[in-house]
Amino acid sequence: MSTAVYDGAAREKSGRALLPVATGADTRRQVRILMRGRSRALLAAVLVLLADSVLGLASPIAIGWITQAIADHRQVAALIAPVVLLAGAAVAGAVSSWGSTVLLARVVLPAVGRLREQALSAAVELPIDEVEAGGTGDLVSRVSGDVDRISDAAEGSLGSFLGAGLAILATLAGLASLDWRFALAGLLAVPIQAITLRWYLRASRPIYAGGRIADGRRASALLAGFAALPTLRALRMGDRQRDRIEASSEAAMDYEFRATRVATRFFGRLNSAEFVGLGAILVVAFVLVRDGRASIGAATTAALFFAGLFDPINTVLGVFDSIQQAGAGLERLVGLTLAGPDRAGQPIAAVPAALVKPPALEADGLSFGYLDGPDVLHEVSVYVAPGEHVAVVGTTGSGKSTLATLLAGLRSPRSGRITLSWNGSGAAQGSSWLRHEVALVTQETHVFAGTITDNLRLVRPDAADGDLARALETVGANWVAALPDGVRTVVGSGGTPLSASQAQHLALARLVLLDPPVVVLDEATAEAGSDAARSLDGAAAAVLRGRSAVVIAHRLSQAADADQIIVMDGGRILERGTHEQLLAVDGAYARLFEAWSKDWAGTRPAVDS
Ligand SMILES: Nc1ncnc2c1ncn2[C@@H]1O[C@H](COP(=O)(O)OP(=O)(O)OP(=O)(O)O)[C@@H](O)[C@H]1O
Repeated sequence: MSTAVYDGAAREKSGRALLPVATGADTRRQVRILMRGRSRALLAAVLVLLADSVLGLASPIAIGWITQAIADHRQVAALIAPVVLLAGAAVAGAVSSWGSTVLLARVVLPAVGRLREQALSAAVELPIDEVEAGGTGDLVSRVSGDVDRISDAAEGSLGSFLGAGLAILATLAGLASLDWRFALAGLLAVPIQAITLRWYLRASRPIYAGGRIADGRRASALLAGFAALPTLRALRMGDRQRDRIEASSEAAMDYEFRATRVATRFFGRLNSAEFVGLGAILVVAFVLVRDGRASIGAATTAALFFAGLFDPINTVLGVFDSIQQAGAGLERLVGLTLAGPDRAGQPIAAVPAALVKPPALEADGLSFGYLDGPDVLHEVSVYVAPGEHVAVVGTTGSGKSTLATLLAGLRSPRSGRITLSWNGSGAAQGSSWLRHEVALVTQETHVFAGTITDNLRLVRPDAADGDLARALETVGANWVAALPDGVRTVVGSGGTPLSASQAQHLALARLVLLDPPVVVLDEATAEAGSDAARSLDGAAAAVLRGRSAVVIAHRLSQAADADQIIVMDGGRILERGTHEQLLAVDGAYARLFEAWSKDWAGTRPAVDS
C-alpha cells in the first residue's frame, strides 16, 4: 500500500514564527534557474554595453587632440579629425545604448515576470497558518514591495551597474594606453573606494534587511486595523490600534532615516577618493609633461578620463544600494517559495490517473491550536475508507471547522499526522499533496465578479459549455436558467446578486468540474428544514458520490445518511458510529438529534446554534 503522509511534528520542531527568508545559496540557485536559457542574450547585451563604454572614451581623446593642436599652434584643419570622432562616437553611442537597453530588457524582464508569478503562486499555496504566523502584511509586502524593488533593480540598476563597470575597465585600459603611470596614479583612489564600500555594505545591509521587516510589520498593523475596523469602532479601541500603527510606522521610518544617513556618508567618502585620484593624476601629468615624457594632449585626455570615471564609479557603488535592497527582497521572495513545513517533501511518484478508486484519508492523533493559543483539537483521529462519507457533528466551537482545514492541508497540526493512502501504486508526501488531493468547500463561498461561466471555469479554464451545464445540473442549480442571461449573467460585485445558497450551488458545481478524489464539506448556509437546505443536501450527495468525504454537518440532516458519524465536543471526539448505532447508544448524538429534530420543526435553525 502506498501512502502520503503529513507529519505535524516536523512543524513543531521548526518553531518558526515569521515567514522564512532564503539563504544566499538558495537565492543564487533560484536566480540561476530563472536565467537558464538566457545566457546568450545576456552575453550579447554585455558586448553591446562594452562597445558603448569604449565609445564613451571618444570625447576625452578628441578634446586631448584639440588641446594638443592648440598647444602646437596648428591650422584649423587639425580640428576635423577630433570633430568627426566626436560626431561618429555620439551617433554610435546612441545606437549602442539603445541596443543594450533593449537586449537587457529582453533578458531581464521575462525572468522578473517569472519570479513574480512564482512568488504569487507560492503565496496562494501557503498554508493558512504559515501566513497567520508570519503576518498577512509580511506576505503582502513580499509580493508587492519586494517584487517591485527587484523589478526596479533588474530593469534599471542592473544595466547601469554593468555599463558603469565596463566603462571603468575601458577607462583604466585607456589610461594605461596613454602611460602606465596615469593608470597607477588613478588606482590610488581604489583602496579608499574599497574601504568605503566595505564599510557601507556592512553598515547598510542590516538596515535594509531590518527596514523590509519593519515594512512588513507596518503593513500587518494596517491590514489588521482595516480588517477589524467594525469591532475596533464598536469597542472604542481605535486609538489603541492607531498607536500600534504609528509605532510600526515610526520603526519603518527610523530605518529609512538610518539608510539615508549611511548613504550620505558613503557618497561623502567617495568624493575624497575622487580628490585623491584626480590630484595624483594631475601631479603625474605635470611631472611627465615637464620631463617631456607625455604631451599636453595626452595629459589632458588622462585627466578627462579620470574625471569621466567619477560618474560610473559612483553609479557602481551607488547601485549597490538598490542591488542590496533587491537582494534582501529576493531572499524574502525565495523564502516564500520555501515556506511551509513540507516544501522539501515533493511527491515522489504521481498517482496514476488509472487509479479510479479514491484514497483513504486517515488522521491520527491530531492536536492543533491557533498561533500561540492553547490546543483547540486534542488527539483527534479519523479514518475515512476509500469512497466512505464521514459526518462530523458537535456544538459550536467544538472544533469541526478547524478539523476540516487540517484535513484539507490548509493548516498544519501541532502533532499527529494525516495520511492519504491508495491501495494501488503511487506514493507522495506533504501537505501540498493534501491540498492537491483534498478539496475543501467552506462556509465562506466567494462569488467572483464575472459571468456564471467565468465563475465555473476558474477551476477548469478549458471546460466545454456542455461540462458546465452538466455540473450545474448535477448540483440541481435550476435557478441559473431563470437568470436574465442564463449562464452568461454577470454575478458577484456589481452584477446580479446571488443568495448564500445559490453561491453554495456554484461552489459545488465548481467541485464537480474540479473532480477531486477527496472532499471536505464545511458549509452551513441554509436553514435546516428549508427548501434551500434540502436542495443543498441533494447537491452535496450528488457531488460526494464516488469520492472519500468528510462532511462537517451543521445540519443533522447532513449526517444521518453518512457511513460514519463522529461527535465532537471541546476539540475531542466523544462518540463515533452510524446514525442507528449512535441513537442506540443514547449518548451525546442522540441528545443532539433529539434537540435538532424538535428545533427544525420549530424556529431554531441548526444543531450548533
Ligand atoms: N482563527 C481562529 N483563531 C483563534 N481561535 C479560533 C479561530 N477559529 C476558531 N477558533 C477557536 O477554535 C475552537 C474551535 O472552533 P471551530 O470553528 O473549529 O469550531 P466549530 O465546531 O467549527 O464551530 P462552528 O460550528 O461554530 O463553526 C473554538 O474555541 C474557536 O473559538
